[in-house]
Amino acid sequence: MSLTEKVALVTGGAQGIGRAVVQSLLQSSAKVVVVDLNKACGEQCKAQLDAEFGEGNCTFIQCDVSDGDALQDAFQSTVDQFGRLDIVINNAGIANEKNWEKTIQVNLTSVIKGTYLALEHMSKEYGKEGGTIINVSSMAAFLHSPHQPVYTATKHGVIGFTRAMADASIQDDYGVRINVLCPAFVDTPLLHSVEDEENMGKFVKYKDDFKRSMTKFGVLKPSLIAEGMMRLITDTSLNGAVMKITCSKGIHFHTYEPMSA
Ligand SMILES: NC(=O)C1=CN([C@@H]2O[C@H](COP(=O)(O)OP(=O)(O)OC[C@H]3O[C@@H](n4cnc5c(N)ncnc54)[C@H](O)[C@@H]3O)[C@@H](O)[C@H]2O)C=CC1
Ligand SMILES: CCCCCC(=O)/C=C/C=C\C/C=C\C/C=C\CCCC(=O)O
Repeated sequence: MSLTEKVALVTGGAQGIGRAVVQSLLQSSAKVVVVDLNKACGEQCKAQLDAEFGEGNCTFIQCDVSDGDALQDAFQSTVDQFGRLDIVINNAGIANEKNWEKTIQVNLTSVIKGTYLALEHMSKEYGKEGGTIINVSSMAAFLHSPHQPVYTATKHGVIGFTRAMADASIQDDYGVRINVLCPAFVDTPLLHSVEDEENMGKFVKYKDDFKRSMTKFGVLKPSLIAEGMMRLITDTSLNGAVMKITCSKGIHFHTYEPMSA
């Protein structure tokens, strides 16, 4: 499906899962704004994407998503440059159990803020044309472990918030589909942070258990996560869906009892 004329904003798009999603969006002819904290990585990413897809299709904005004003400016710059916004991927995330307040800010508060900003620029409530939002959670929300309690809490929160907002979108006719994606382990730099006491704090003692878990369940490629993401973006029947991606079952959906959490 072509996304020609569509404009996407991807947080944490400079590397890992976000980077793979940006690549897929550009392959589908969307314009993409990469919002990321890491300036060097973001500039390198943009240079590579310009070389592959031509200049003018991709922009990099350095921004800490946990800085609400900076995130608001990034959304405004996107619309100023490309004239519209259609797709928002709230993907930026960290796994820092030592600075757990920061983990809540980046993984949950910024996803909420990013969703509200997306609605300001896309919802019919604000006189806009509609669009789609995908918030990135994790299989950690379903299979909690003692290795990352606050990370797990944020990923539970992302699912609850997204499902509630998806219902609100239907009830108040925002014209915006809001879905959530939950990958199992993916081969990105984030996985290596499990080795580091600066990230994991006292939970670093579980690093070998964590690695055994990766061996047991397998590690996915970022390209498969991008494939799932493109399905959430293009399948207009999906709203409030919770997509899971695992090695054993591939891309599939979590099902809930009616009215259940
Ligand atoms: N890698 C994995 O095994 C899994 C990752 N996830 C989730 O997928 C998302 C992406 O993770 P990965 O690509 O694996 O991580 P990554 O560490 O490879 O990439 C994350 C990107 O987010 C950026 N970022 C971090 N903090 C930021 C901030 N405050 N403001 C703006 N940008 C920021 C980083 O600079 C980086 O470019 C995260 O939400 C993560 O929790 C979910 C399940 C599994
Ligand atoms: C440094 C921490 C990085 C955390 C990244 C993350 O979110 C990983 C979470 C992955 C899953 C949670 C733990 C184990 C379960 C993994 C897969 C289960 C798949 C079950 C199956 O059907 O095969």
